Amino acid sequence: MITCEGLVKIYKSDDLEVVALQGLNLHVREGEMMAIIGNSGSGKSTLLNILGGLDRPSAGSVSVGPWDLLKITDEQLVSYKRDTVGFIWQNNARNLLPYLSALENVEMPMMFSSKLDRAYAKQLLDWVGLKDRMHNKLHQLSGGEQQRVAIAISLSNRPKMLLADEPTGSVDTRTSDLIMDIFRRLNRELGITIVIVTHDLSLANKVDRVVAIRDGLTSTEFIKRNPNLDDNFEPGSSPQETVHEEYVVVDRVGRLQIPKAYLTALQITDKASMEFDGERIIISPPKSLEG
Ligand SMILES: Nc1ncnc2c1ncn2[C@@H]1O[C@H](COP(=O)(O)OP(=O)(O)OP(=O)(O)O)[C@@H](O)[C@H]1O
Repeated sequence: MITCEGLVKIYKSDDLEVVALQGLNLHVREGEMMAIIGNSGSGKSTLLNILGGLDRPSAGSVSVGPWDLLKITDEQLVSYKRDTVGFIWQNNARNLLPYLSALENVEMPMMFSSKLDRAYAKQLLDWVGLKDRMHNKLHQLSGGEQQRVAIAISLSNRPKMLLADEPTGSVDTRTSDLIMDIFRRLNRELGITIVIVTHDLSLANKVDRVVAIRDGLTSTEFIKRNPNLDDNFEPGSSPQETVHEEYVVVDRVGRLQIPKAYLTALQITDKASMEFDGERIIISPPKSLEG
């Protein structure tokens, strides 16, 4: 569904240039529910804004389904945003209208695109667990409930892909769990591809795959493995917890990122020795620095 190869985004302001993405690679399968994790400033929101058609990439390639987001015209971008993507922000509720009901808020974007469908708007609010509150004015709902209204709105155009930037950033753990459960249901039942950007590692258990971004590049991946599905798991024995296996991302030309902590521990600065023993690749400080 999503393919980014060597994606670059440079922000230019006056005489300053910030390279927010510096050749990022990412592949997301259709129907996948995954998270992008990274420290502040690593480029997560930049990536999400490009995928959502809110920002233009500088170079590289990026496509979502049939759309090439580097070559897309402004006119096509409007229909891409309307038909393909749903967007959820941390403080989405700020964009909602407090004196309209939850239902009217969901219907509003439908009216803008001349596709008002009250039955579907009600169904969406039912999906996010707000069936009994749909006629309440927005200001009568809690922050977590308002965030669920925002999720319903993001689905009003029946998107194929949902992009969520820190969707659980300003809610408590219970509401966060509830929101992640809603995402999982939407993913399973409607087959929507979901990409969540967060710095909250605890969300990792709720998605199939986590990709870590460091300095504008994908660095490592955590893939969920259910030990209960392993060949040697005996039915009847107590179920084990889901675990994530961590992999370092190797790009098409063989580059990988070595964590800063490892480099510091080994005092590797600008070069390292690399040996291949037939099974493993061993990276160590340059021989002349040892001893
Ligand atoms: N509009 C902009 N103009 C200039 N620089 C920008 C702009 N937007 C982002 N940046 C810079 O690009 C880099 C990546 O920012 P980005 O917002 O994508 O990071 P992030 O991982 O989402 O961080 P956070 O978790 O704090 O939101 C940062 O150095 C940021 O200062």
